[in-house]
Amino acid sequence: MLMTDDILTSTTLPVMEHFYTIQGEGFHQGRAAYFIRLGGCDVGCVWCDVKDSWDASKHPQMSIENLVAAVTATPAKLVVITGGEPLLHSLDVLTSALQHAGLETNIETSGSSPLSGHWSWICLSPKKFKAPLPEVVPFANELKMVIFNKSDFEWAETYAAQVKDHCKLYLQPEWSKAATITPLIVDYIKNNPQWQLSLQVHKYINVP
Ligand SMILES: C[S@@+](CC[C@H](N)C(=O)[O-])C[C@H]1O[C@@H](n2cnc3c(N)ncnc32)[C@H](O)[C@@H]1O
Ligand SMILES: Nc1nc2[nH]cc(C(=O)O)c2c(=O)[nH]1
Ligand code: SF4
Ligand SMILES: [Mg+2]
Repeated sequence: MLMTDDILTSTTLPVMEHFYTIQGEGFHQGRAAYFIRLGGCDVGCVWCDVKDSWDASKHPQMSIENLVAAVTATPAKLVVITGGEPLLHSLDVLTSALQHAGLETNIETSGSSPLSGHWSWICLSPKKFKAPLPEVVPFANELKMVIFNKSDFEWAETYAAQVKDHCKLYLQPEWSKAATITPLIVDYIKNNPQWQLSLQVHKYINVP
C-alpha cells in the first residue's frame, strides 16, 4: 500500500518556473503569492504572454514533495497554480498537499480541460481559441476576460451571463494592445459598472 509520503515523492508535474512575488492581476492583486507555472497548453492564444510554457516536455518534472517544500521555505500563505494550462494535469494530489500545509490554493485557468484539484479560489479566463467546458464555468469565483479587440466585450458578456451570482467580473487589456484598449475598457466599465478593471500590475513594476 502506498503511504502519503510515497504518493508525494512519486507524483511529479512539469514545472516551467516557480517564484514568490505579488499577484499582479484580478481580485487578489497586490497579495504576496507563490506562483507555480506548470508546462503544457493546448489552447494556443495568439497573444499568449508565456508561449514557452506550451510544450510540457521542455520543462523538468518536479515532485510534489519538492514543490511544497519550496513554497513552505517562504512566508507565503497563498499559492497560485498557473501555466500553461494547469488543468491539463490532475491537480488533486498537489492541491491536497498544499492545503495540508495550511496554504490557500488559487488557480488561473482557461477552463478548457476538466476541473481537478481542491481550490480556495478559481480565476476563469475563457479563450476563443478553446472555449471553457460548460461544467467548469459555475465554479469560477472570478471571471477575467482578456480584451484584445472591440468584439471581445460582447463575448465577455456571454460568460458573465453563465457564471454564478457574486462571481467577480474583470476586464483585462491584452498587454500589447493596452495603450489603445485600456481607454475603451474604462468607458465600458463606466457604462457597465458590474465590471472592474484588472491590469497586469507586475508588468508595470517589473516583478515576475
Ligand atoms: C498565461 S495564462 C495561464 C493560465 C491559463 N492558461 C489561462 O489562460 O487562464 C495566465 C493569465 O494571463 C492572461 N494573459 C495571457 N496572455 C496575456 C496577454 N498578452 N495580455 C493580458 N493577459 C494575458 C490569461 O488570460 C490568464 O488570465
Ligand atoms: N505577478 C504575477 N501575477 C500574475 N497573475 C497571473 C499570472 C499568470 O501568469 O498566471 C501572473 C504572473 O505571471 N505574475
Ligand atoms: S490558455 Fe493561457 S497559457 Fe494557454 S495559450 Fe492561452 S493564455 Fe497562454
Ligand atoms: Mg503571467
